[in-house]
Amino acid sequence: MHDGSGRIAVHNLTKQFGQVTAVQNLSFAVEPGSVTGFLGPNGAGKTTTLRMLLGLVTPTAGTATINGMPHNRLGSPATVVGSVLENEGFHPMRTARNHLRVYAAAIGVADQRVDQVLSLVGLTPAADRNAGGFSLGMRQRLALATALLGDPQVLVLDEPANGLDPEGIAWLRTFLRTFAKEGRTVLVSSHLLAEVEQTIDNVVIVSRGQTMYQGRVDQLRKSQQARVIVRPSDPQALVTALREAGAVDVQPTPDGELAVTGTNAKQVGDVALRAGVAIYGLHEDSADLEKMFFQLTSGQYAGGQYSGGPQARGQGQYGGGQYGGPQGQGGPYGGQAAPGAPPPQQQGWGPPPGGAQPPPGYGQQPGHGQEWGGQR
Ligand SMILES: Nc1ncnc2c1ncn2[C@@H]1O[C@H](COP(=O)(O)OP(=O)(O)OP(=O)(O)O)[C@@H](O)[C@H]1O
Repeated sequence: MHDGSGRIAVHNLTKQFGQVTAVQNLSFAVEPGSVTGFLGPNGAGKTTTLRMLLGLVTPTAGTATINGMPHNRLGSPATVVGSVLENEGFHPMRTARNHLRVYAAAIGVADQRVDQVLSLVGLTPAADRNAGGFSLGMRQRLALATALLGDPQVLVLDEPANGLDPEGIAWLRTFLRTFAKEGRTVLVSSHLLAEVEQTIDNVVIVSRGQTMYQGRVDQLRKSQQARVIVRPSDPQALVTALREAGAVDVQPTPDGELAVTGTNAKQVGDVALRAGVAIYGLHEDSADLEKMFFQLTSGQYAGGQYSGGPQARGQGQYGGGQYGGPQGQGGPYGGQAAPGAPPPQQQGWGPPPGGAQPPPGYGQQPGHGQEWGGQR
């Protein structure tokens, strides 16, 4: 059956296209049994990385392996890894079934597997229709069915949610989670965190060809506790008063305000009043994951004011700095951050936010004749 674990390992991977550095010294690992999002804005180097992993582009330096081996050394690649890259082409006059039969023959898979994969992706009702008339959602399913022909241990999907309607995205989410629960590996790229947030367990965030964060999504989410932003007359006095009141995470913002995590505006206002510190502005800032993603990838922090090795590697931009306070443990977000990542947000006072909600259950496929949307 499958050799090895289905583990993906990318180590110091670099790709130079002439003057363009598409991928720069990228390292991350993807474990079996999980869905990992590979996230970054357009041009971050995602597709190039996936193409190197799939043996379609030769790295300038570094390695990208599955089961410890580069793609060209996998004995029977279709049984190890299936992939859906962008712009998969189908012969428009060929039926879905015939398309799959051609690919099945190419990799030495019996025709009965064709019916299995059609069923797995919910395309059985459309099996004898020409692919040229398929909606985008149906084409995505056909591409996925093709990737599944070899019953692979690993699935690599480049922007699979592109153009899918909400129903198609929900279906894909369930499918990928089911696949991963079987102990297989899923790596799925996207430039939109919101599109895959509910699907993925782990995330690798890249920007400008470099890893900005890798770790669990729920850790990233935990780091996103609501904050109170306060503009006091005397920041140091208020920091002291807040710490005496139990706040452990008080940080100055670039705008000269204080960000107090894990509390609410009333608590901060009351502390300030007791300390005799005037407040010129006070609001609650419910930072969300999308905002964090934007910060990690916007370039504002890469090489900018928050760049730099040891601080960004987990000791915190402000930890032990201007206002003291406890140091965060490990990476800023509980995962691993690379140089250039924004400052850490340490555990605040008050209850931590809830963990990630498990996605809905297994294998809901569209019924016969049911349309799954997507754009033609
Ligand atoms: N064959 C190529 N020749 C020259 N430059 C390339 C080539 N392929 C990619 N690039 C460049 O490498 C950089 C990374 O591109 P890549 O497609 O890997 O990014 P991406 O994160 O997948 O972006 P998108 O989401 O837009 O597909 C871009 O600047 C791109 O223009």
